[in-house]
Amino acid sequence: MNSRSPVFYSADAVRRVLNWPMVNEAVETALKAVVATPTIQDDKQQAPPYSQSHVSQPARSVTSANKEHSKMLLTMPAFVGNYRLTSNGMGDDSSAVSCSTLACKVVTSFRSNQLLQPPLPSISANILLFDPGTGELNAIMAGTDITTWRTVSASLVATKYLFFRRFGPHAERELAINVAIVGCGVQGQLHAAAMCANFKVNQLNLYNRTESKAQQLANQLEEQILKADNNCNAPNKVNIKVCSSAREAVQQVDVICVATYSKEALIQASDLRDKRSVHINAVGAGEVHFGEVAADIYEESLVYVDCMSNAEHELHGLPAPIVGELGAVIIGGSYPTEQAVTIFQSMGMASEDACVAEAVQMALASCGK
Ligand SMILES: NC(=O)C1=CN([C@@H]2O[C@H](COP(=O)(O)OP(=O)(O)OC[C@H]3O[C@@H](n4cnc5c(N)ncnc54)[C@H](O)[C@@H]3O)[C@@H](O)[C@H]2O)C=CC1
Ligand SMILES: O=C(O)C1=NCCCC1
Repeated sequence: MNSRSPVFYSADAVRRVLNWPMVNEAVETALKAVVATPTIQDDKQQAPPYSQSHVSQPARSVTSANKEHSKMLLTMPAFVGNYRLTSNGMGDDSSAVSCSTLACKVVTSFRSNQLLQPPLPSISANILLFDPGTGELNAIMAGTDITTWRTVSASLVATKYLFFRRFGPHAERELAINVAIVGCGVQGQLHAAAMCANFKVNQLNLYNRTESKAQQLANQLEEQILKADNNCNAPNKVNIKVCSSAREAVQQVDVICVATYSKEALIQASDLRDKRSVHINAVGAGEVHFGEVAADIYEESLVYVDCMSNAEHELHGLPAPIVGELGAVIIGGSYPTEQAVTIFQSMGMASEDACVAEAVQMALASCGK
């Protein structure tokens, strides 16, 4: 019998400690850890530190709660063994702690929740954290915000390595970009704010099926930017535009984030700018993960995924071959060419949830909560 009751970490507690350096570090760690440890001529002397970690991440189970598969319960288990996190998310070795995490996220995706009065979020999650030594349940952590933050963070990491790094080793700090957000729901809203918080964004185009939602997001972002301006810590001036079509939003941009439930393609190759050099974070997951982006874009793109073994289960019929895992690009440094169209096909990984939940637990422990 379990000797003590599991701790419960509420959504408020989690929200208090979430920040981009911490989440980005945990997500980048998970993306690297899932990359199979290289075995080729296993030269122990040259083995990089990431090869010490170990991930077990079986395909998630999906339980439909209606015939249309629009109400789903997913279980997402993962073990991430022997990886390192720093206390401030800055990657400095002096504060790095060695971690092993055994976790299972239980998450529902009920897209009709948006139609309720008042609406509820479509995605709702909790993360179970187990003692990796005894298997006992140690904690239950509210996981809805972690799901949003770690998904957005995966898009940030993908943008850094698949887009910026084609232009040089510090391009993510130096180069200003134009960004389009297609779908201004929970994911789209945080993608918009995070792109502006983590990169130099000149132009931010917003498109949503119901235009008022895009307008509402524009107003919120303007307010945040104004506040940052008044506090003299504004990153840079962002020009925000609400667009009346996805085509208008994506036409002249460098980076596109698409996060809807659409089964039909929302963007086509003819919508992209002539001078290519475009990166797309394809986040939405209806019945088909890749429905939001037209086949003619996939056909001219280099497609990267978070996890190859999950892709084998979930990306049947993808209209292009997969080049590889994002983690392998981070580790190996083989970035796309400047003019490439790249797609990060984000499925979402249990190991990201596990590493972020561990980082959140560390942060809460360090501030005595
Ligand atoms: N890749 C990943 O790791 C994750 C992916 N997701 C996926 O991201 C997508 C968005 O999730 P949330 O922002 O939480 O949902 P949400 O319900 O908050 O927002 C969805 C947005 O998409 C728009 N939309 C829905 N159907 C559409 C259609 N047919 N055509 C055009 N626009 C449409 C709605 O207007 C809404 O603004 C979902 O597909 C969800 O499954 C969610 C979590 C993690
Ligand atoms: O990775 C996740 O978490 C989810 N992905 C697809 C939709 C539900 C949640």
